[in-house]
Amino acid sequence: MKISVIKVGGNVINDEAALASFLDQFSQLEGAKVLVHGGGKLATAMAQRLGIEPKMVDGRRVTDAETLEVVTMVYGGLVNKRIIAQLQAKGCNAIGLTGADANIIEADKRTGWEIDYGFVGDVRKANAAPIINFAEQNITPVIAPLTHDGKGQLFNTNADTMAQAVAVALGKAGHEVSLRYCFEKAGVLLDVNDDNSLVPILNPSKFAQFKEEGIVADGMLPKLKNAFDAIDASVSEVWLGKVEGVLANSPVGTKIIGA
Ligand SMILES: Nc1ncnc2c1ncn2[C@@H]1O[C@H](COP(=O)(O)OP(=O)(O)O)[C@@H](O)[C@H]1O
Ligand SMILES: CC(=O)N[C@@H](CCC(=O)OP(=O)(O)O)C(=O)O
Repeated sequence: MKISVIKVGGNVINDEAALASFLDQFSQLEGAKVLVHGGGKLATAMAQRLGIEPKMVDGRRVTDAETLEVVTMVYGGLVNKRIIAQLQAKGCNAIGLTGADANIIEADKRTGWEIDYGFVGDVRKANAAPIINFAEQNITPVIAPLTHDGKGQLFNTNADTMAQAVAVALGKAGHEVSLRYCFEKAGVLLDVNDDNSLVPILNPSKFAQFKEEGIVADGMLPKLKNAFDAIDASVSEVWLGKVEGVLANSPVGTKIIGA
């Protein structure tokens, strides 16, 4: 089947009006769809309220036992269930899941880096079947960025990577997948503060050049790595940009082109 995998990140989730508008457009999107959400900003705010100092290294949250409790509550609970309630109100029948539910994403503890990331999981395997089963019943899966190791351990996992892994698994299972990353900018920008400096098409050599020149940085680096991994695997199209752009029938934003 044709299926859209949509990722929405922390900046949109943290802004009530932006989230409502996103969910409006998401609920109107035609065809089968999956939502993968982040919520990093809210987890940071909640950790600080609890007196836990957040620590990010290369765009990933160092997740000790206490932080794992926070992210489990924030991603798997608060953010996921708020989204579900709003989607139900908009007539979109959705089910809230984490990567552990229905065994959608199995992960291994992130190792081999200079630091110990704690309870952070790197995706080992994503399973398309449960997603397709829900889609066939007209139920939209909404997936929070938590995974499990198959031995009872939950992990915190980057949401952009989860969206990529879900999209690739669906593509490998023979489905036609459109992956779209929604965030607060128009797409990849030449000047991060100027939405008019949009790069409409990005290929691997331009990406390498932009990295060298420091044009892309921070969260955009892992986001683009995931975008290229998806297009190089089995995903039909990958877009990045603002909600109203990338969720349009003819998407507007940055289109990713494979090697
Ligand atoms: N060239 C660029 N174009 C657009 N955004 C960029 C660029 N370089 C860095 N960024 C930053 O990347 C951020 C998006 O990544 P991230 O914060 O991980 O998104 P998300 O909201 O999905 O979690 C943007 O908010 C922006 O600050
Ligand atoms: C391991 C790791 O870093 N996990 C992320 C998961 C949330 C996420 O990716 O949220 P955004 O899409 O809003 O950034 C984190 O805790 O920040």
